[in-house]
Amino acid sequence: MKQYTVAILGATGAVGTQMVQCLEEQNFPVGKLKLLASARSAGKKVAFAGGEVEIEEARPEAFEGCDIVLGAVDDDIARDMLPKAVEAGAVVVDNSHAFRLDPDVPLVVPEINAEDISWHHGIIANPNCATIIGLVPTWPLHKVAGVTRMIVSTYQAASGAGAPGMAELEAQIAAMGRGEAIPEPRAFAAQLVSNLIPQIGGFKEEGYTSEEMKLQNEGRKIMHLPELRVNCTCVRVPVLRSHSESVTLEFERDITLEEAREALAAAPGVKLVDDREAASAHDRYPMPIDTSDQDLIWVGRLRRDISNPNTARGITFWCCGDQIRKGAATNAVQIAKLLTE
Ligand SMILES: NC(=O)C1=CN([C@@H]2O[C@H](COP(=O)(O)OP(=O)(O)OC[C@H]3O[C@@H](n4cnc5c(N)ncnc54)[C@H](OP(=O)(O)O)[C@@H]3O)[C@@H](O)[C@H]2O)C=CC1
Ligand SMILES: N[C@@H](CC(=O)OP(=O)(O)O)C(=O)O
Repeated sequence: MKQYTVAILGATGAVGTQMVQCLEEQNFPVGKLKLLASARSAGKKVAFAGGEVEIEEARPEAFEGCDIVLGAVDDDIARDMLPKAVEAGAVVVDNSHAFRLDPDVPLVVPEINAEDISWHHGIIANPNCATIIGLVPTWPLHKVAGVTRMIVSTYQAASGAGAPGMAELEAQIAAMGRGEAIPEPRAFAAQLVSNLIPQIGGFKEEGYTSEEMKLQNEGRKIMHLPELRVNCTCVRVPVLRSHSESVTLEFERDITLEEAREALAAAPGVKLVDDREAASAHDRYPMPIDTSDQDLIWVGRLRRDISNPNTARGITFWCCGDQIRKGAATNAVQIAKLLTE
C-alpha cells in the first residue's frame, strides 16, 4: 500500500491538533508526517503513531516532497503559504475561508458531494464548520423532497474561535468560580461566560454577519443549489466544544415525518436521537455535551414547521456536532483519504 508524506500547516492549533489524531483514527497511510506552525512552536514535540514528531517553522521549503498538505491556519496565512505547497507538487485540503468560493476550488463534504474532488486543481476546500453541521442532515431530506429554503439559528461553541477562544472561556469560568473579576475579553467581542454574543464574524450584506452568509454561499456551492434561500443567525454560546443548530427547511415536494425520520436514520454521518419518551435528556435529544469529541452529527426534535402555510412541506429539527472534528479535521482527513483511493 502506498504511503504518503503528509504535512499539517497550523499543527498546534485547535484544528491542527485534532487532525493529527484523526490521521491515526482513520488509519491514514502516513509514511512521513510534517507538523508546521509559527516560529513560536518550532522544536515542540507531538505524539504520533507511537513516536514523536517535532514541530517545524512553516516555510515554503517545508512543502518539498509532500503529497498532501492539510491547512489549519487563518485565511491570510493560507492565502500566502498554500499556493506554494501546490507549486511544490502537493494536493492541499484547506480549512480556512480563503479559497472556498473560488470557482476553481471544489468545496467538499464527502457525505454530500465527494464527486467534486475529481475536478480539483491542487486545492480542495473544507467548508465552514456551522455549514457542514447544518448541511449533513439537510442533504438526505433534500434528496427526498428538494429543499428550497433554510431558516437556521446556530449556537456556536467557544472553541470555534480556535485555541484562544477555548482558553478565554475557561479563564472566565475559573474567575467566576473563584468570585474574581472576569478578565477582559480578547478573542470575543464581549464576556462569554454567563452571556450570549449574537455576532460571529464582521457585519456584511443587509446586517448579516460573514459567518451567517457562509451558510448561504457555501451551502449553495456544496449542494449545487444556486437558488437556495437561506436566513441564518449565528450566536456564540458559553459551551466549550460542539456547535448546535435549529434548522427549519421548506421543500418543493411533500415529505412526511416518517419519510424524514427514515432518511435521517439511513444517512451517512448522521445519528438520529429523537425519543420524547426517553428517561434521560441525553437519550431524548442531542446536546453539545454528548456530541463533543465524536464524528457524527446528531439530529433530534424532528417536527413539522407549523408556521408553514403548507405544513406538508416544512420540517424543523435540532442538530449538534463537534465542529473541530466533523466541522473541520475529520472532514478534511476524509477528503484526503478519498484522494488516496
Ligand atoms: N476552531 C474551529 O472550530 C474551526 C476552525 N476552522 C478554520 O481552521 C483554521 C485554523 O483554526 P484554529 O485551529 O481554530 O486556529 P488556532 O488559533 O487554534 O490555531 C492557529 C494555528 O495557526 C498557526 N500559525 C499562526 N501563525 C502562523 C504563521 N505565521 N505561520 C504558520 N502557522 C501559524 C498556529 O501556530 P502557533 O501555535 O505556533 O501560533 C496554530 O497552529 C482557521 O482558518 C479557521 O477558520 C474551520 C472550522 C472550525
Ligand atoms: N467561525 C467559526 C469557526 C471557523 O473557523 O469558521 P471559518 O473556518 O469559516 O472561519 C466559529 O467561530 O465557530
